[in-house]
Amino acid sequence: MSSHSSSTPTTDESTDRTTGASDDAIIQTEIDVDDNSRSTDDAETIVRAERLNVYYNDDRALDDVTIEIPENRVTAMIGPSGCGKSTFLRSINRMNDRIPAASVDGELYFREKNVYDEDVDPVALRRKIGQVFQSPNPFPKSIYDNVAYGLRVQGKADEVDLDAAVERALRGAALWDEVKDQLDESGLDLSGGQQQRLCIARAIAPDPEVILMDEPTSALDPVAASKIEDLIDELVEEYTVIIVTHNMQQAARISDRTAVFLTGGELVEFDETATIFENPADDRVEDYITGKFG
Ligand SMILES: Nc1ncnc2c1ncn2[C@@H]1O[C@H](COP(=O)(O)OP(=O)(O)OP(=O)(O)O)[C@@H](O)[C@H]1O
Repeated sequence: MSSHSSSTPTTDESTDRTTGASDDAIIQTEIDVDDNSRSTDDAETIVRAERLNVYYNDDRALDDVTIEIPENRVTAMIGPSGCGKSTFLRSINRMNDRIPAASVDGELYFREKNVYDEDVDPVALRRKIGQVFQSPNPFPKSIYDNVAYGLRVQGKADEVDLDAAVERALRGAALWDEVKDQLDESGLDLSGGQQQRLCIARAIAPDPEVILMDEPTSALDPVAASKIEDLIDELVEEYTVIIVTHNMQQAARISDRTAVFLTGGELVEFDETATIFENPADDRVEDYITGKFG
């Protein structure tokens, strides 16, 4: 994937080779914005929040968030720790339902259906909106059974050719060639990066429309992380990817749109990724991406 540099200054503590100085005013590290990012102008909206608030007991974690997330694109959520990124992600497939202290008001639409309507089954919703977590978490089962799991619990194992479905998902997660001769071995025996791709295979096997990823590479070494980034670029041909990341370089490399949340759960700016990193409208976003806080 080619890229160009936006010369965004950061607080990186690198040292000026000519002067030996370490000065943010002089030193500029670069955030590379992906040149091949897809335009979002003509994309349909697949997930839309309308004045969404999420509380944990009396504490507000998301503050009136309104956003339209485009289909078949990568949308990144960035912002300082505790600003509500994971809370937002969990509100999309109602994983917050599992947290007793959490309550929601406002609206969250998946393809024009409010997922908080009474007639929505959260389990069925999560088949359409899969999730990949920060630490790879395969089941203590074989590679094959990890991938087949979702189809079996849906009762679809008899309807589909399970072998073909497992192969398709493993190919989709760029793991097939590495594991095709060891499908009966434990998923836990794979490397961390392979385990994360196995979790992606498990997430895509039931054929979701959206894949939520919460810092999917932060527990991985750089090579394994880079493979996941390449994979995300392929997944978005078929799926919508919404990714929370602490890594601004990563957001700039892989996403088409970026949402910047700030403390208090406010969505401060949401735009094409190049605009966010090269020409943000909000001064607080500029301060955040240039490392003045967060
Ligand atoms: N299960 C919970 N119970 C109570 N409060 C919570 C819970 N989960 C999150 N919070 C609070 O909600 C706010 C938003 O948290 P959240 O994890 O969504 O932020 P984040 O931006 O994803 O943070 P990080 O980048 O550190 O993962 C924080 O103040 C956090 O302490």
